[in-house]
Amino acid sequence: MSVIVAPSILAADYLNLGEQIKLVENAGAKYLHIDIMDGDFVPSISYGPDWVKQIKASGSKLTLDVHLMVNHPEKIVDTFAEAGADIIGVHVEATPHIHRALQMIKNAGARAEVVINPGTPVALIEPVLYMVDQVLVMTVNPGFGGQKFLPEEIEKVAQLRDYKKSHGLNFDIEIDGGVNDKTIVEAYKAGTTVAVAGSYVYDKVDPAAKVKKLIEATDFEVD
Ligand SMILES: O=C(CO)[C@H](O)[C@H](O)COP(=O)(O)O
Ligand SMILES: [Fe+2]
Repeated sequence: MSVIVAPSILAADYLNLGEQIKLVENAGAKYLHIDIMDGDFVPSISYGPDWVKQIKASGSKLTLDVHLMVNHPEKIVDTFAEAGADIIGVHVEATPHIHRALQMIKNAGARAEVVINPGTPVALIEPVLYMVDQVLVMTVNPGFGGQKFLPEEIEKVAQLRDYKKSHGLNFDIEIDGGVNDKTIVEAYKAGTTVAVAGSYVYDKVDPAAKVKKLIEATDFEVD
């Protein structure tokens, strides 16, 4: 078993996006991570639902993993579900209505993900863990690609793995930020099942080789 690799197109060459997506899909990536930034919850502005729609229509078989870094995500989850998002992630810090936002995602037919920033403890999302398909533990502060991995976040992955076991739950645990073939190893051992990688994969040199390296680096059994 290896980690599921989710390349983030944030670092891709947008003028050749179709090609860039095919490269990672052919190399063994299973998810494609699409970062939506609103210039408010995070300082940057990225792209919107039409990007999801076009990627979906391109014929790619990749699971579209949409990470909403936006305030009040419940206002737009339906739009992203309609656009073709398979997984929709909402930050617990971005809304007082996290339960409602997750319910809306499920009602719209997508997989529901709750996301926590480095400054947020796992305890804050425990009340909604029974209803999620995936938890995203940010391993950098959200808003930018190319930042340094925060190793102290691995402890949260271990906490979530233990919570899953003790409560008989089966959600995926994803990490996002600063992932490369070195930083993924301890995080995978702690229970990470899905790894986002932006700048490491789309380094303008060889995205396919980078995806393969992440798969190889985690090609061992963990309990
Ligand atoms: O959510 C994010 C940043 O807020 C991203 O998914 C980002 O693309 C990760 O990039 P990198 O792998 O270069 O750290
Ligand atoms: Fe992300």
